[in-house]
Amino acid sequence: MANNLDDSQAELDSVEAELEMVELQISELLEKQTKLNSRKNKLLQNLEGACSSAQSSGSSKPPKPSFSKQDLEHYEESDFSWSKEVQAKLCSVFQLSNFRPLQRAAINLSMSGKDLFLVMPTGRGKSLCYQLPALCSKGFTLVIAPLVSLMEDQLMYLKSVDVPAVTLNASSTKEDSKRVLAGMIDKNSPFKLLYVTPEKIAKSKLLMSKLDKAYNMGLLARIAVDEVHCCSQWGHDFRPDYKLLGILKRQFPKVPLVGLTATATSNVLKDCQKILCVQEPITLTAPFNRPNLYYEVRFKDNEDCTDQIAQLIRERYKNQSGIVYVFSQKDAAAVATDLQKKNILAQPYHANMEPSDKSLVHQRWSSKKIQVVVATVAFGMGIDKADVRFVIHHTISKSIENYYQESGRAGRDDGSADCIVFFGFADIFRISTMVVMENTGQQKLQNMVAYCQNVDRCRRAMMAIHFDEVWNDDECNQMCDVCRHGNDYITMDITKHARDVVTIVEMASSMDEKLTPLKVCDAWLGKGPAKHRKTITVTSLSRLEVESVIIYLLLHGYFSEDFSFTPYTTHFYLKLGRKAALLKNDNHSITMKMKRRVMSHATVKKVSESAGEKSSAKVEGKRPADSDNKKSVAKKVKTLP
Ligand SMILES: Nc1ncnc2c1ncn2[C@H]1C[C@H](O)[C@@H](COP(=O)(O)OP(=O)(O)OP(=O)(O)O)O1
Repeated sequence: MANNLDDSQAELDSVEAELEMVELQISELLEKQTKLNSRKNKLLQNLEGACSSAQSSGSSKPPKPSFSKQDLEHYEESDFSWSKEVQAKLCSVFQLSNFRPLQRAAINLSMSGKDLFLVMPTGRGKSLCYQLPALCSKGFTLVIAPLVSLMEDQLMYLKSVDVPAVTLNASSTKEDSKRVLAGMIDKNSPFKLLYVTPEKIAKSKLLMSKLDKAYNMGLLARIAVDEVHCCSQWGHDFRPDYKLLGILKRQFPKVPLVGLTATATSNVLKDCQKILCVQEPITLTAPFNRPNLYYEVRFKDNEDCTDQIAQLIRERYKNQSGIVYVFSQKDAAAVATDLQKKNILAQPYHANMEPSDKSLVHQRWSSKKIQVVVATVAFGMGIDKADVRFVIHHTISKSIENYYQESGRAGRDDGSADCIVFFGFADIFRISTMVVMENTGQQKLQNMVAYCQNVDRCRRAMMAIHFDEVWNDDECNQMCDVCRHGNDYITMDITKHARDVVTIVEMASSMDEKLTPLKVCDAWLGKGPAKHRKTITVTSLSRLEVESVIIYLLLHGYFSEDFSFTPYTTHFYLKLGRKAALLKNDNHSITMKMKRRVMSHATVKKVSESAGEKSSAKVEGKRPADSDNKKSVAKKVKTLP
């Protein structure tokens, strides 16, 4: 019996050892795959660039000039043959008196038969840009929308303003489908808008054949692709069925297409253009800036920030509507319960709820019966409540695009509203393991983390860089925490700290031990099992400082992520990054800017003493570009008490 047990134990040890090896190999292979994919994409981009320049130089046609400022001015005018009708219907049907920026140009371009990509911040009125042309054109407009709930919201709204619109989706009854299909080829056009999901286009031959007939009868007026970024796997919300929408332009080349999105970088749009087979679309990009939104990041100083959120809601947003975004369905339920216990009318919302429960929460929130929806990202598209005064992120978003869109649910009525993120150390790694299989998931998350960790650049500037926009920080108008509390940071030399913490990871790795970021923190702070190891230099930094330094080192390549996969979960470990070896060099130094409120009193004192002695010359010498900037690092250091 004893022998049997020994044998089993020995075999278990050996299987575990082998499994560990396999996991290591898998993570190495995944790392290799990521590198190869990024190399492949670079090569593809080079090839594509070479091909298109060869094509344009070989073609006899002169290249078309891009859409100029004068062109835009032309399309902003109101003397087109349809202008009177458009203006009249804006007032009589939609009950609006004026266009918002770019709406008129988008409508005129679309009415002129041009293909168009419209990038406009969430809540600025993209829908009007295809709904109004639909009303002023013969036949009907085909609208592709990603979610049935989103279509239903639109249909409800259109019904309320007496615009005939229908949908064809998986839950349409046979009679409804029959009526809609017949209406598509009815010269009297019983409806002006037909909403379908991309799946319907991909799967329904009957629909395609009716579209074909309508096209030949001149009744297919326009195609609108809502949330067009879903076409591209580089976008933040890729839907495989969007990939098949290229068939529309191939089958109906003369029908103008308008693609609408709130968030798409130029690369994503290029990808969408290719996927949708649109030859030369005009892209109209409304300024990404929402001047009425105040952006703020707060550090989570312990795992749960619900108390702080409750306090904010009670004190700052009494009787005002808002959203609290959370990471998981479990968090949605837990945070909603916590808020309820603190007498806040909050309810959870997530993808796993019954559709009827979801729409009940939505309705109760819209009619102000509840104050707060505690939601996962499932609460997003189609949410059109005008007076949302706060969007609080209990956990950071997985990318800046996601954050921009989620926070953009605030202040649609142009009244001021707050967008606050609670930035927690452990959350980074929870999200990182969740996006591990996404194409550019880690990079996008790192950008979001950099947005949160940032203490010296206007938050809008960080977003502008992301969306390839030109941005002047003064335009922020102190509507972000960085611009408002400009001198709230200190520049700190962290070279020694970096060496100490890198040594901890290095030592662990030499003993074949993997450390999660939390274990690294504990070890460095002299806590946990590591406290018995005399070889570790325990830090005098506070926990928040320790976390900030580790994040900095991760963002700057001194550490990198080391994923380990089990059938049930993915673990995140820290390993040495490509720049870790630089720390062996005595001359290598690292400085980081840290929020003063994050720093412990001892550190502030230490930094300010040394700042007085030497730092201004050093920093000014290193950052000439900042020297005449009123927010320069040197000035910050000099202003210390
Ligand atoms: N010209 C206008 N003047 C005043 N309000 C307008 C105007 N155009 C649209 N709106 C209102 C109608 C809606 O309540 C709100 C948002 O419009 P909507 O078309 O749903 O935004 P959107 O499509 O850009 O947002 P999302 O990205 O969330 O889909 O703005």
